Amino acid sequence: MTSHWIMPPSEQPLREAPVAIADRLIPGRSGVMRAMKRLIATMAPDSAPVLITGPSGAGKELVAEALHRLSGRTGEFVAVNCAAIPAELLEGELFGTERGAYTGADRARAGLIEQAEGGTLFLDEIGDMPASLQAKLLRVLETRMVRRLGGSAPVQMNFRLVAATHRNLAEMARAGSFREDLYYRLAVFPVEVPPLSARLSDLPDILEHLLDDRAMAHPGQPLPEFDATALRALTAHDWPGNIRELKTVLLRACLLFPGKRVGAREVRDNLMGFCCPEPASEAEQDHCATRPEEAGLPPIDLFHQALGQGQTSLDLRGYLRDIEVALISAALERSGNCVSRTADTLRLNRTTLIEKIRKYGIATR
Ligand SMILES: Nc1ncnc2c1ncn2[C@@H]1O[C@H](COP(=O)(O)OP(=O)(O)OP(=O)(O)O)[C@@H](O)[C@H]1O
Repeated sequence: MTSHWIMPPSEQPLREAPVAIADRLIPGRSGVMRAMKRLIATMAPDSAPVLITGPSGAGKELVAEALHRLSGRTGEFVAVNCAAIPAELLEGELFGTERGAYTGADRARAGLIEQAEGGTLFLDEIGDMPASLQAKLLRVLETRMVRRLGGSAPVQMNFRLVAATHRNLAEMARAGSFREDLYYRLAVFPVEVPPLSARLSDLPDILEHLLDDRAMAHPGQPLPEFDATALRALTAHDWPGNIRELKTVLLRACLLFPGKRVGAREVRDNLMGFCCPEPASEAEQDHCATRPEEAGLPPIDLFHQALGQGQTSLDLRGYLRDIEVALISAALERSGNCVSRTADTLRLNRTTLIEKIRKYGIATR
């Protein structure tokens, strides 16, 4: 886990409408996401703090970055993960240190707050910030002044604070495990990023966006192609790890099925319940097609007929065996009973075909 990172300032003034920019940065057209994007486009130019909540992996950091880009601020976006920096070091990292502040501090160092001057300071996992620092942060928000550790002169600062947490900060404030006054100071503009399970209609857009990212990062590498059955299988999952989990599944698909079609079966067998696929023949791949006709099967009406002739159940294995026998017989007839050509037609090994002919007692003369 990275403890902090800095995004250079954007030199470009905003030319597009803010909501259109938010749409481009954060994929998803569901009602909840559209409302959220309108909210962030409206509040972006202000300097009041924003508190982003939502489950882990739902995209809180992406929202924070979008807020920064939409803010028109010319400073940097400085992201700090409060949970990833040991409590005793976090203060020095945020506030900076003067020379001689502690043994070994042989030079002055600007803190991350100073680096966010004119830009945005993103404090991720703010619920994990130690209580002593919460008090100092509140003071900074109220006075806009920052004093380095070991320093005497506070410096006036102009940065926008965006904080995020997967915890219930309101509950923590009520229970006394997070400063209530800081909570109210942060929650001027609360933004809730919904879990992926609450916006499954966004999944195709998000998937496309992630595939575009992958294509840009790995030019020339073939991508998997998700068919409609795959999308249905993906939307049937409840995604407890949210978009981070979806990214992992996508990465598996890129590695296991480059340039190949991915259907519901691959999603279930290889991507979700992870297991490496058997090398699949083209014929097997086709079984994942959306409609039977697309897979070269008889029209769906025939299957309805098979199921609807007054019977309450169907012996699927027996039915499939009958189809197999009928297809082998037809292919043999078309090839003039030439086993090798029939094997080619059915994309089977010659010996596999001979075994089937023997097993089912199919006449070859
Ligand atoms: N709408 C989206 N479309 C495409 N990718 C997204 C979207 N939202 C998030 N992501 C990607 O999913 C991953 C997780 O998102 P992010 O780090 O923003 O989640 P988070 O809520 O901040 O998680 P945590 O609470 O664990 O820090 C990131 O790689 C991010 O780029």
